[in-house]
Formats: sequence, C-alpha cells, structure tokens
Amino acid sequence: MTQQLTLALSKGRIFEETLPLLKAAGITVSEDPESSRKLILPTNDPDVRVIIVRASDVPTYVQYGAADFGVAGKDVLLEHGGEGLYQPIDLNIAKCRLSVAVQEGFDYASAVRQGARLRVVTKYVKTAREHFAAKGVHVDLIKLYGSMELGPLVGLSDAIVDLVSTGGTLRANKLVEVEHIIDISSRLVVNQAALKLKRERLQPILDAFEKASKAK
Ligand SMILES: Nc1ncnc2c1ncn2[C@@H]1O[C@H](COP(=O)(O)OP(=O)(O)OP(=O)(O)O)[C@@H](O)[C@H]1O
Ligand SMILES: O=P(O)(O)OC[C@H]1O[C@H](OP(=O)(O)OP(=O)(O)O)[C@H](O)[C@@H]1O
Repeated sequence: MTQQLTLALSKGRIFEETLPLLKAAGITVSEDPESSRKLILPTNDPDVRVIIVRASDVPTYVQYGAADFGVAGKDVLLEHGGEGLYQPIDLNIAKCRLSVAVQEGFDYASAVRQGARLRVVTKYVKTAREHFAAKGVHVDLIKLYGSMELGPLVGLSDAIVDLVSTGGTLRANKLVEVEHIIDISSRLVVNQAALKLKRERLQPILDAFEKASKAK
C-alpha cells in the first residue's frame, strides 16, 4: 500500500528555501503558491502533496496530523511549545535572530538598572516573557501580529522583541538592537504518529533534507 504524505509550508521565504531541499529528495512542486490561489499543491510524486498555511500555523497542522511534516521557524516552534512534534533536523534556512530593540537614544541599560517597568510589543509573547523573567526585567507585554518596529515610534512601547536579519528594518525605523535573545533557523517538524506509521516513505525524504541542509 502506498503511503500518502502531506507537507505543510508557508508562502514566501520558507517555501522558496525548502524547494532546493525537496529537489534533493527528488520532489518538485507543480505550482507556484505566489501565483496560484490553490492551498493544496501537487508534486511530481503522486504520493506527496504540499499544503500552504500561515507560518505560525505549521506546527498546529503537523501536531494534529493534518500534515505529516512541515517546515517552521524556531521562533514559531518556541511559541507553539512543540507538543506532538518530532523535530529531527535543523534545515539551516530562513536564518535570523530574535532580539530586543529600542529607539535610538533610549537608554535601555539604565532603564533596566533602575528597575523600570518596560512596555514591549511583540508577536513572540511566550519567548519574550521567558527572556525578561530570566533576566529579572519587569515588562508589560503587548501582543502584535506585525510591524512591531512601529511600537516605539508611535508611543505604544519602549521596546520591541522581533526578528532581525540584515538589520535593515531596524535602521530604516531608527531602532537599535540592545539584546540578542536567540538565533533562529527553520526546522523540519514531523508528526509523531506519522513518523512511526509512514517511516518507510518519510525516512528517505528526511535523509535527503538532512544531507542537503548540512551541505549549506
Ligand atoms: N528577515 C528574515 N530573515 C530570515 N528569516 C526570517 C526573516 N523573517 C522571518 N524569518 C523566518 O521565516 C519564518 C517565516 O516568516 P514569514 O515572514 O514568511 O512569515 P510571517 O509573516 O512571519 O508569519 P505569519 O504569516 O504566521 O504571520 C519566520 O517564522 C522566521 O523563522
Ligand atoms: O533585519 P531585516 O533583514 O530587515 O529583517 C527583519 C524583518 O524581517 C521580518 O519581517 P518580514 O520581512 O518577514 O516581513 P513580514 O513578517 O512583515 O512579512 C521581521 O519581522 C523584521 O521586520
């Protein structure tokens, strides 16, 4: 009996950067999610399909077995908690870091030293809470879903916790990085039951992904 596999990916950088890994496993996706409105994309392998979901929803689809495997950023996995997910491979793609940033001229170190209560906007509430708690910094966290960099510019917050790669977005908005929380890259996540029940079909793909991502 053939085993059907469903891979959950998000549009944009994760899809683009996973394509070469899929290619290394002999899989090519037949349609481009940027131009197609389809959410289920066939591949050259009749037993493998790709579903297109929000980046932060990838762990949920995999956790519940709606996808057998997926690709998600460490940032997203930290917020999700990783329940029900096997995380065998760091794919070394979509690399960035999670950092604390403030407006140029804001004396973060002295505010922290004085025990000030800081307002922080972020999409990563759980990770931010753990970070500041570990450092003993008092914060009020405000959840946002995007454009975190605006927070300090419009008086919503003193600081942001967001992803930084080139630093271009921070520079463009006159913000500076003051703390590096954690390095981020994307991981392959596999549904724990699928790993047992579909191992025969999954393992060669996992092996190809691992080899290709190590070569990066
Ligand atoms: N500037 C960046 N450089 C490198 N990797 C990044 C960058 N920004 C985000 N990432 C990584 O890529 C992943 C997907 O980011 P993407 O921007 O495609 O989705 P998103 O818009 O953050 O997610 P959602 O649609 O759920 O809000 C992030 O979870 C992170 O791990
Ligand atoms: O340091 P940089 O290279 O400027 O990258 C950092 C930016 O990248 C991410 O946003 P993204 O480009 O994914 O935009 P979106 O999440 O708002 O779609 C992140 O939220 C930062 O805003």
